[in-house]
Amino acid sequence: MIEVKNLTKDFDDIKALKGVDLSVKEGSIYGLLGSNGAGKTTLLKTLAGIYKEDSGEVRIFGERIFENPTLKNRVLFIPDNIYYFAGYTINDMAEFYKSIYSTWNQERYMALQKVFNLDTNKKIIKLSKGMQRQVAIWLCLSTMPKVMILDEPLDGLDSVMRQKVKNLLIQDVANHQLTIIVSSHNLRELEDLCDHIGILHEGSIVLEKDMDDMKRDIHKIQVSFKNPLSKEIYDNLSLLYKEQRGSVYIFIARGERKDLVNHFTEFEPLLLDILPLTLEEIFTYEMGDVGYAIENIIIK
Ligand SMILES: Nc1ncnc2c1ncn2[C@@H]1O[C@H](COP(=O)(O)OP(=O)(O)OP(=O)(O)O)[C@@H](O)[C@H]1O
Repeated sequence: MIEVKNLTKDFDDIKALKGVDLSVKEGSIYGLLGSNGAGKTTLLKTLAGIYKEDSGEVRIFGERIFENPTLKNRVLFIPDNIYYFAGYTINDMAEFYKSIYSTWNQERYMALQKVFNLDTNKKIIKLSKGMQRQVAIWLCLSTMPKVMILDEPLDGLDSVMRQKVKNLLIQDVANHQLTIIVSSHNLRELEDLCDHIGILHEGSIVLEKDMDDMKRDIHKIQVSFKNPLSKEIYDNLSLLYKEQRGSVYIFIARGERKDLVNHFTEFEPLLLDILPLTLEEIFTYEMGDVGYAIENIIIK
């Protein structure tokens, strides 16, 4: 659906994207995480057809997006700095969108007013930053997009509005096969929204995961044995981390719970406890595994 192959983008001597590969399925939500300067905005603007790639390829529904107005009618981008015309009210902006987007849905625009609860005759630039962001999401959803590309969309929204916006997005994914790619600095923010998460670091995707697989396939094991630890315990075990606290060993290992239970039971443990990891723990261990730290994208 969205296919990115070996994408590069330079700004003079800055290599903002260094061969990004990415694939997003129709009707799914892909979360793009990365610290400041990782290349998220550059990637999103290239996906939205605002920047032209230097090399590689971006295809949405099999087509190139750059200079493709028909495709851009269905692929909506909300930037982190939203621009509105001076003096325009929400209703004026809605009229403008109506004139541009052939799929504009007036009924939906009216229905969503109940969610956003903003005065449609107010000048947008006089609204707060968070309110302006709400207007952008409201207008965007009213165009019935097939794809939404969102640069830090929840920034500046209060917690009630964040949840409302997440719910609206998830509903459109479920009911209209909407596909979303959304960036954030904050893993927790994306945790309950995305099906897939990719981490962009210095212009490359360094880790990409399906959320369900991730939660299913990695566990923390607390185990103790009567006898000294046998070396065979490591055989066929995909270990990310190990630690000893007194007589208790703590392992972080890949694998399904039942396979791990079978594996450790063979060594007749005195104690065996197998727990799922939080997403934050998974990313910390996985990123350690590939040699990067992710402090900046986990807000403690
Ligand atoms: N228009 C531009 N001209 C020159 N350099 C740019 C431009 N846009 C981005 N860059 C550089 O490209 C790199 C990636 O920037 P980008 O804005 O894509 O990162 P980001 O992950 O979105 O960061 P942030 O989280 O801080 O918004 C940075 O080194 C930045 O300085």
